[in-house]
Amino acid sequence: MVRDYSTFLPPSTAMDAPALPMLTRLGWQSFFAQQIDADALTRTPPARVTRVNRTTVHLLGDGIDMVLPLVSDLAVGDWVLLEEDRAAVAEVLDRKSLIKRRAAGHDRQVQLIAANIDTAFVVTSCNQDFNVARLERYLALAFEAEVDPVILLTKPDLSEDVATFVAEAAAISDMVPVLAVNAKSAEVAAQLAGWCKPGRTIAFLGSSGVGKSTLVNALSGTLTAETQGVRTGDDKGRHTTTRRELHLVSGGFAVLDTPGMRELQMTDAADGIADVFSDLADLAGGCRFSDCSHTVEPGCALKAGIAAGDLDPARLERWQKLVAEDAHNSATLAERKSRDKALGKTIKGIQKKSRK
Ligand SMILES: Nc1nc2c(ncn2[C@@H]2O[C@H](COP(=O)(O)OP(=O)(O)OP(=O)(O)O)[C@@H](O)[C@H]2O)c(=O)[nH]1
Ligand SMILES: [Zn+2]
Repeated sequence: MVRDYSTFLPPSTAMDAPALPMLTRLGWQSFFAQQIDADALTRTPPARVTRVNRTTVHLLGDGIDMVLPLVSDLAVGDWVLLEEDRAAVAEVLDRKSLIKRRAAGHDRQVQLIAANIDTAFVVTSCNQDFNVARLERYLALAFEAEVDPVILLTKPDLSEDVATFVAEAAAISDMVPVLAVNAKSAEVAAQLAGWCKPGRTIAFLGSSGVGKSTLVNALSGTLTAETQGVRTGDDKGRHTTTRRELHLVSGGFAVLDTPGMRELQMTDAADGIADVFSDLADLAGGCRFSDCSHTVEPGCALKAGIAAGDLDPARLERWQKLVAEDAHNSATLAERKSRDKALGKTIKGIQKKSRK
């Protein structure tokens, strides 16, 4: 089924929004404003993290454009209150949303991808990049983060089979709009206008080469020097995004471009996974045993669904794989936290003893 979401969308917002207050352009919303009173607002002005480097953060606010040393646990998109002399971060405001993943590599720490995103455009292309399992991961990540996901299928102009890609993507979740968009076309800004309103923050997530930066540029109107600055040639001579950065675009909203993520491990995402597979979770409520593993038990509603041809066994498998991965990563994370705590106590104990 190819859904037409255009009826959901208000008419296109003009690309050049009338002069908007800087804080609005940066994505300042009542959710943040209500966390501080007017006095504190002038004393400790708010600023948004537009870039996180290894040791510094870039902050923008009303009359504020500065680089400060990185304090731990800040994510691009965070809103902070600055000290009166503006030399340091006084407070990080509560986040409306937070996208995170389990980092690749040996350490496998939780990596903060972006804070306070309203809409996450999950981008894939109408080609071999398209992968239902990966889309499900991205959607679970977005749902867990409390961000509204929208699937964008780029490069429809290069595919003979756009309707099939759209139908497969639309079958993943009833809660997620799916659009085929030619990122290089003039129409794309109008197609996304319903989500790109002044004061909002959108992000593009997806593999390398699917068109995220092309979409950012399409929404920006013109390619800014800064946008070009985040792109460097990789070994294949292509251009590729190398860091996360929040851009203010002329439409009055903020756009986050992210580098392609090769690995997307789940952690602490049980609710997000349940949202993506809510139909299966509902069905499982009909299993005879409440702790049914949907493998060998009698009276399993999911196995009955597969037998009746109502349920794709591959989808059940993908659900179980994600749930298992999430449980494994979340448990080891919890274990590590308690281990670190215990180690901290031991070290403190040793320090106390040696001071005696
Ligand atoms: N024909 C066509 N080409 C597209 C479309 N979207 C992107 N491209 C092209 O695909 C290539 C990769 O696009 P990028 O925007 O750099 O992809 P990206 O997702 O930002 O990639 P990374 O920066 O590596 O993460 C570029 O040559 C784009 O011009 C589309 O809808 N149609
Ligand atoms: Zn079952």
